[in-house]
Amino acid sequence: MTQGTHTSKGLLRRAGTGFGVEIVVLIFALISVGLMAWQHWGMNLVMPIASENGNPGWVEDDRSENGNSIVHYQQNDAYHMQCEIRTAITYPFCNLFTALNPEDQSVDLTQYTTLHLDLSHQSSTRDSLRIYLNHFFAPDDQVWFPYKSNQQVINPREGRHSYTLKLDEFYVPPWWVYASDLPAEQTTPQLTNVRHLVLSTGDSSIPRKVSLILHHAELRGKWISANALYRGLIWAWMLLALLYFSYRAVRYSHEAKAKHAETEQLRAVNRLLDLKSKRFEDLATHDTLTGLYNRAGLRPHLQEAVADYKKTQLPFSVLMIDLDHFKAINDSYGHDEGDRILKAFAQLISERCRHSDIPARWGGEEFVVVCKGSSAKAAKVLADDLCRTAREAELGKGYVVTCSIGVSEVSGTGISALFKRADTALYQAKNSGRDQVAVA
Ligand SMILES: Nc1nc2c(ncn2[C@@H]2O[C@H](COP(=O)(O)OP(=O)(O)OP(=O)(O)O)[C@@H](O)[C@H]2O)c(=O)[nH]1
Repeated sequence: MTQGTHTSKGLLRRAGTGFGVEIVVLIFALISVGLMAWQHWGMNLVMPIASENGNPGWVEDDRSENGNSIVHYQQNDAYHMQCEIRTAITYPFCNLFTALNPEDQSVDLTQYTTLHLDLSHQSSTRDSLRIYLNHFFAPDDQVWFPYKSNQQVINPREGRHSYTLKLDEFYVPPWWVYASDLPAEQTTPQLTNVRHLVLSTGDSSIPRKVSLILHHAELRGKWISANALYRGLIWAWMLLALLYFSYRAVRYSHEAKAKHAETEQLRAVNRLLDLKSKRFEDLATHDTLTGLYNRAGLRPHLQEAVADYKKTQLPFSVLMIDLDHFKAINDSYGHDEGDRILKAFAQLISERCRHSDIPARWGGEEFVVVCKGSSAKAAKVLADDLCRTAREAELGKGYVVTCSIGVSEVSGTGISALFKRADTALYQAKNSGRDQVAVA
């Protein structure tokens, strides 16, 4: 009943833990998918550049560089540049500038991914259009030009059209790299401090008239970039896995400790049971008063002696010993004194017996010694010695304790007959005046 309850509790606990982990993983997976979907379809970040918000715009032509192209500018609800390219210099140009905000301050475009342009373009010859995002990077006198030009080139179609440019496809044009004379690591695109959007006529030197209207421009991006989100999610999943494995490790260690403690407890119980079973065995085969074998304890030794005798024909004998007038000792000195005499006599027998002799208490004041490998004659020597020693040992306090002994040798007629003959001899010793040995 108890074990069944423990087992079912363990199963429930295990099932509970597994289910908990699955729930956490499911919630985490749902949050991850939700964040990815939100990042893809939402989290939009839009920055209008040239539109109703009134960012300043202006134009420039190549006359500052000894050219003679002429640009006109008009700003109503759009930014309108009219340019006449003339070929006084190798690379004639007209530029239409738009600030990224009304205060003409720099902006970090890291979070933006695309630039959207709504343009009307007309040119008397085929012309390209250079788009610049000018990064303001070094307002000191050492540098020839404080803006790094991040560029893309498009081929505009006649009329009004929309164009989308990816910010990570902007590059630093070769003419800027050449003119800046900066080391290679400083000539890569930079969009962290952008101040102007510049639309510039193509690098053709053919004379032409160009009309360019910037109706609207805006930057689009995400509050969180896909890369940043995926990196964050990977870290979160790794952290979750780390937490899970740490939890498992701690749990396994606790379980191992508990198991070890349980095993130790079982070992202790086993040791106790072993001790108890030995104690029960001792109680079943030994006499509690004297510590000698009782009848049950002596039986296997007798059987072994008989078996040996049948195998080798070597004799063995038994001594049947009875304390003389023991009732009188009990009556005169009390039962406790009687017990003390029984114990002392048992001790005496044990001390006088040889290693191969097996003494036992047969019952009451009767004892038996099985003398293995001894004939009746040899056993009588031990019996005489016991008789004399008991008499001389002064077991009693102020009185003499004696015993009578009957000796019989095995003869092939079985254990009962052997004991019967020893008993008869004992009876004979008693009748002959006690304190003596008789051999059957
Ligand atoms: N103190 C004590 N007495 C016991 C025990 N077992 C048996 N006795 C006593 O031993 C006595 C045996 O008396 P009897 O059988 O008459 O023999 P006896 O007095 O020794 O006389 P003989 O054998 O003829 O010499 C009885 O009084 C029993 O009560 C025991 O364990 N302790």
